[in-house]
Amino acid sequence: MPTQSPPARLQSVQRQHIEHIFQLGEGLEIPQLPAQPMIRRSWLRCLNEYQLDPTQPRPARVVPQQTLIEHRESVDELLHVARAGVEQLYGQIAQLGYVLLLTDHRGITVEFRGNPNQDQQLRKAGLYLGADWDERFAGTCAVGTCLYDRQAIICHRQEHFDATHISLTCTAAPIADPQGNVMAVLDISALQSPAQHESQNFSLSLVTLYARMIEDAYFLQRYRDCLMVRLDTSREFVHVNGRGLIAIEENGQVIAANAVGRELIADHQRRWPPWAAQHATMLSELFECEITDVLSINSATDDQLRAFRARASNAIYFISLLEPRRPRTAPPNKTTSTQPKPLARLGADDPAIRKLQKLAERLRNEASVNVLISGETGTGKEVVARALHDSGNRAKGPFIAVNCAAIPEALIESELFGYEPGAFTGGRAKGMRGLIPQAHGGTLFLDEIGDMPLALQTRLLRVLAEREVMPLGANKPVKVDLRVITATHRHIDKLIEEGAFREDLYYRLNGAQLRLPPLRERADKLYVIRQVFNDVVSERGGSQSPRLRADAISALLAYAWPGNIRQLKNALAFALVTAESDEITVYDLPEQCLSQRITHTPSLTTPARETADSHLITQLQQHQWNISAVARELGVSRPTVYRQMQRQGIVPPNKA
Ligand SMILES: Nc1ncnc2c1ncn2[C@@H]1O[C@H](COP(=O)(O)OP(=O)(O)OP(=O)(O)O)[C@@H](O)[C@H]1O
Repeated sequence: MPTQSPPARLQSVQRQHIEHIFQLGEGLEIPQLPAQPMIRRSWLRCLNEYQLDPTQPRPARVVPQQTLIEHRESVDELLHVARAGVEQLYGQIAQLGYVLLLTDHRGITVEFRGNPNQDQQLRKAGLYLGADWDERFAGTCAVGTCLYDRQAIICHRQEHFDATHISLTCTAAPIADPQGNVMAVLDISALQSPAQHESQNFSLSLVTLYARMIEDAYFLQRYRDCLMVRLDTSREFVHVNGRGLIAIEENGQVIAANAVGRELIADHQRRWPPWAAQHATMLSELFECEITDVLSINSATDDQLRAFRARASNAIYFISLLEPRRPRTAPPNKTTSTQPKPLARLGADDPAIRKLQKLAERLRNEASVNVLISGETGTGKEVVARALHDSGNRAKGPFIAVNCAAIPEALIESELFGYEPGAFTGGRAKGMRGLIPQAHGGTLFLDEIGDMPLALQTRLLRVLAEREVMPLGANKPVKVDLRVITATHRHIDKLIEEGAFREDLYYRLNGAQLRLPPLRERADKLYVIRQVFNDVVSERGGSQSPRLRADAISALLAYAWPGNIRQLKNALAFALVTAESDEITVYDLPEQCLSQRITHTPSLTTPARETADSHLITQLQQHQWNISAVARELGVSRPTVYRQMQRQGIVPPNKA
């Protein structure tokens, strides 16, 4: 460590300052040394690490114009967001003789506000656009030391390392990006100031406050297309100055957080370390909350906030919900991404759907295994059948879907098997190729198989056994190569007991069974809502890109959906037609979606049909017994409504 005397040309106060630096370097303790540990550590860094010579004061360095442009470009987004904050802060400090600097993470001043009348002096002192305040070059200073320690700091007069800076007072605070890395520093400085260090305490509060506001404005801008919660421990301040910001997926998974939010997450992880590095924090892990309670804040509360307890600290936080600016695409289906697309698209993270997808994947090329798909009406049985077809090696062949309940009993035989010219009175002159022969080389999907008349069941059994059909009036059979998929919403075993369904046919059809859960029981309901919404939007076409607001999502999640996905699709189509803007809110949904909410989790043993049964009569009454309207409302076909009425013994008033 050199201990030479400072050159005589330096003023005495500067000489003293340099002396103090050397004294600290030698480990001497004298009262004149700076009290702040951050400053002391920085002085030692300047001497030992950066090898700065305090006896050689350096003039301020201002980078060339081209370099400045490059630095400004690298923080373009931040500069844009910070502009309003910079103006406001400068408006408050200008009268007090302060200037304002915003530097990038390398300490280069990329934004500056100061009094133009002091231009020369300010430039000389380095309080200027393009000035380099990196600690390695400028020595201990507010910006450089703040960048090193990532903490707000006052660097008052003789706390600066370089003797040319010891008349300045500077106060700086870091601005972090959403990952917590310092991306900029906000600084206010003055050429002259009172000697007392405490005179700058207020500057420290002010600059810290504005740095946080700029940081949060940047966060809000970055995550403007995401759902976000804003939180504070004070009810009154949540809306005006909620200090925590957490961007989330619609399922509550945390995407990013501001400084307060990150502290909350860190607190949570200190207590309950994540069990896997990839574990994504959920909002419901941080707070005692259900995601639906958060999503419905705007629609279900008067003051648009709700209180939740933080699990780690037990403190009560008041939370408000910020809606995304633009619609977001459905989250990628992570669990099934390696599956063929038609199967992966069937659902996301629901155990029953995952099981179905896995089994379907094994079956997709096994045409000899007849597949029976079971599930309530509208759960997507035909969609599954088509996905099985599309993902298998028969995808290029035909997919023929037959709704056994929709074809009148008298015609079902001729429709399925076809007929020769003149086979029966009323038939087409040229005869007709039946639906079964049409499916040759592809897949035959028989929906509502439980509704097939007994006599035809026998003929179907023969087709399955012999792989040939005999059209009506023909004298020789036609060979068919088929994959047969059937579907039913009925309990076939009951029909067998009642003698309405052939047991041997059932066993032949049921080579493997795929069970579809009702929508109300699906854990990936949100995925289905988004998927169906996107489908409805693209089916409608048009240039607008409507979006579902969180309150609408919340209502859709809460509804029991007796008509399952078909009913959901109808409700969304209705909302899109009737909504006044391209934002679908809870008020745009059919009224019934708001009335019949799930009040309990239906047990798996509860016959799902019961829910729909009790609902049917109400629907009929509400729609003045208009069957088409009820079918539309419930998302089922008209024959299904008639069948259900028949089964429940419901007779329209004018027929009673
Ligand atoms: N996973 C899904 N994603 C998007 N839309 C779906 C999905 N599953 C079903 N749908 C839609 O829901 C509606 C009903 O589906 P589908 O006809 O396959 O049901 P279903 O169980 O065969 O009905 P039913 O018992 O009345 O024959 C269709 O409009 C379909 O496009």
